[in-house]
Amino acid sequence: MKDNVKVGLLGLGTVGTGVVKMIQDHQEQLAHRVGCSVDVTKVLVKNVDKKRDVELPKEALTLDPYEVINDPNVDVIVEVMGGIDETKKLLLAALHQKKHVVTANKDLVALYGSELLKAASENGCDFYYEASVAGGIPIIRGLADGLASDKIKTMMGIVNGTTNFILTKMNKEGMSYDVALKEAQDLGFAEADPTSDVEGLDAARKMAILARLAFSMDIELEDVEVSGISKVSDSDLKHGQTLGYTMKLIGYADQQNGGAEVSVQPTFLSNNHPLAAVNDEYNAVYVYGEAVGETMFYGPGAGGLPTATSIVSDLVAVITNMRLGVNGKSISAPQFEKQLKTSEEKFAKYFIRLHVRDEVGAFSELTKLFSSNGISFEKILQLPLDEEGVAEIVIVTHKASAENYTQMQNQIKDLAVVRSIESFYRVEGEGA
Ligand SMILES: NC(=O)C1=CN([C@@H]2O[C@H](COP(=O)(O)OP(=O)(O)OC[C@H]3O[C@@H](n4cnc5c(N)ncnc54)[C@H](OP(=O)(O)O)[C@@H]3O)[C@@H](O)[C@H]2O)C=CC1
Ligand SMILES: N[C@@H](CC=O)C(=O)O
Ligand code: NA
Repeated sequence: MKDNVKVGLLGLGTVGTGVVKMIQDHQEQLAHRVGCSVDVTKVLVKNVDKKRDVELPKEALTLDPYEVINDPNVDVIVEVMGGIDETKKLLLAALHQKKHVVTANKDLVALYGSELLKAASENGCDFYYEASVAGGIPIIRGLADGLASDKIKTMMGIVNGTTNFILTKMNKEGMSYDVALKEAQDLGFAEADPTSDVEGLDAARKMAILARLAFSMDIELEDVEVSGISKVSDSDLKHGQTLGYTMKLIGYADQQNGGAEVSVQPTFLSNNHPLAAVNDEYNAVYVYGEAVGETMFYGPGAGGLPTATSIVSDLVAVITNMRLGVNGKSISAPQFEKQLKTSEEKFAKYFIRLHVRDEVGAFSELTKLFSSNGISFEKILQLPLDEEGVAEIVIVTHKASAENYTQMQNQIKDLAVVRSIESFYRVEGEGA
C-alpha cells in the first residue's frame, strides 16, 4: 500500500475549496483513519489567476482536464466542477485509466449514474457520490449501509435547500418569493441558474438517485413527476396555516407490492410531521423501512464545508478499499426490474382552493362532482371574498387515487359555479 494517496480535483469553487481545506486541516485525522497521507496535487480550474481561499502551489492549477486525469501519480479524481456531457466523458476516461471517482454532481449521477457505476465496476474502481444528495447528510451511506438489511417502503425528502429557504422565509417572515430567492442566491445555496431549484428539477434528480438505491430498481429521472414552488402564493400558505399545515417542496418515493412511484411537488405537511420543522436551507430525509419503522436524516444540504465533509468521507472509503484491495467490489446492479405504479395504485390526500359563485346549490354541485369520482371531503373552509357574489372554498380530501383525482381535476373547471381554480396541492403527514 502507498504511503501517500494523490487526489486530482476537477473544480475549485465553493465545494472544491471546502475539500482542499478539509484535506489540509484534517491531515492527522485522515492519516490515522486511512494509514497514509493524502494530498491534492492537481486541480482543474477555468481561471488560474483567480484569487483563491486556499493555498495551493501555482503549478498545481491547470486549465486542461487531461493534465489531471492522465497524471499517472493521481489515484483518485474528485469531481466538483458540475456539468453533464463533457464531465461524463472526463469521468469515464478517468475510470478507464483505473482512477477512482468521487463526485458531488447530482445532475450527472441522476442521468448517468448506472452507466458510470458499471464502468467503475468493470475497471475495478470505486465511484462514490454521497455529496450529490443532501450535501452533508450521510443519506446515501445511510441507505446503502445503515439500512441495507431492510426493505424501504417510503421516503419523503426536503432535498433542496434553496426552496426550503424560500418557503421558510415566506411562511415565517412574510418575505416575498423574489426577495427570498435573491437572498438564497446571495448565500450561495442556489444553482447558477436557480430555475432547476425552484421548478423542482434539482430535487427530482436527488430523488431519482435515492429511489434507485432504496428500491434497487433502475429509476430514471424521467420517471419522477415534477412540479416546483414558483406558483405558490401567500394565500395558499395562509390557508395551509389555518388548517395546521406547513408547505414544503417534498420529494416523495414509495414502493408497494413491487411498484414504485417518485415525485417532487409542493406539499402541505401536517405540522405534527417531523419534516414540517425542517427550516431554512436545511435538508432532511424521512425514511420508513418495513422492519426499522420511522427514521429521519437531518442536516445541511448545501454549502462548501458540509458538502466537502461527504466528499472527504467518500475519499476515506476509497482509500480504505485500496488498502483492503476491494475497490469496485461493492457495486452491484439493481436487484429488481423497474415497475412503476399505475395511477390507480397511487393514493394521496389533496388540498384544493377554488373561487365559486356564492349562490344556493353551489356547494352541492361540488359535493356531487367529488362523490361521483369517489373522493370524500375531510376538511372544508368557506371564506368571503372582496369581490361581490364570489366565495373562496378550500377543501382537503380524504385519500383518493391519482386516477380519480385527475378525473375530478379535469371536470371541476367545467362546473358552472366554479369561477377559478386557484391551487391544488398534495397533503402528507397525517392519517387516511
Ligand atoms: N454548492 C453547494 O452547496 C453544492 C454543490 N453541489 C455540486 O457540486 C458541484 C460544484 O458546485 P460548486 O462548488 O457550488 O460550483 P462553483 O461554481 O462554485 O465551482 C465550480 C468550479 O469548477 C471550475 N470549473 C467549472 N467548469 C469548468 C470547466 N469547464 N473547466 C475548468 N474548470 C471548470 C470553476 O473554475 P473557476 O474557479 O476558475 O471559475 C470552479 O472552480 C456541482 O455539481 C454542484 O451541483 C452539490 C451539493 C452542494
Ligand atoms: N442548489 C442546491 C445545492 C445543493 O445541492 C440546493 O439548494 O439544495
Ligand atoms: Na449526502
